[in-house]
Amino acid sequence: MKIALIAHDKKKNDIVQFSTAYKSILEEHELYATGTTGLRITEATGLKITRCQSGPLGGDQEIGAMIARNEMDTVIFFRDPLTAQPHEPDVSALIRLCDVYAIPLATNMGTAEILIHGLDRGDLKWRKVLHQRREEEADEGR
Ligand SMILES: O=C(CO)COP(=O)(O)O
Repeated sequence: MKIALIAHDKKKNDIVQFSTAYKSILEEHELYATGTTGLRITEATGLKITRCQSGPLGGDQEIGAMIARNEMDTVIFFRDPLTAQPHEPDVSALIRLCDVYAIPLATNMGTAEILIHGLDRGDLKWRKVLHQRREEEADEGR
């Protein structure tokens, strides 16, 4: 599964803590992150992460593009609801795309814990079925 990890500055410590606590689950998956979040998590945990641009420089949009191609399977995005973000439209667009494609999205630690346990237990297997079907369709040239 492809998982996106994103956190606004005041939530960076939380996502590092989360990634440390759930490292054994996260390392089974393909991880993506916005620039600074990815750096912080890798430094703290050693997890291998594909890093996009920093959020304000287009990172949310890069993750959004993966969602629009239905490639991203889940998004963990610790938003800071108390600080204005210069790239708020990008943040809203990312969240909107998760809803368009029915991508599981956790915007805080409480939901993220439920999501990661669900992921570990196989609740997102429907995403694998979807990917397999798309591969079959591509092979058949549809
Ligand atoms: O701003 C962000 C998400 O909107 C996160 O970006 P960074 O991980 O680069 O700080």
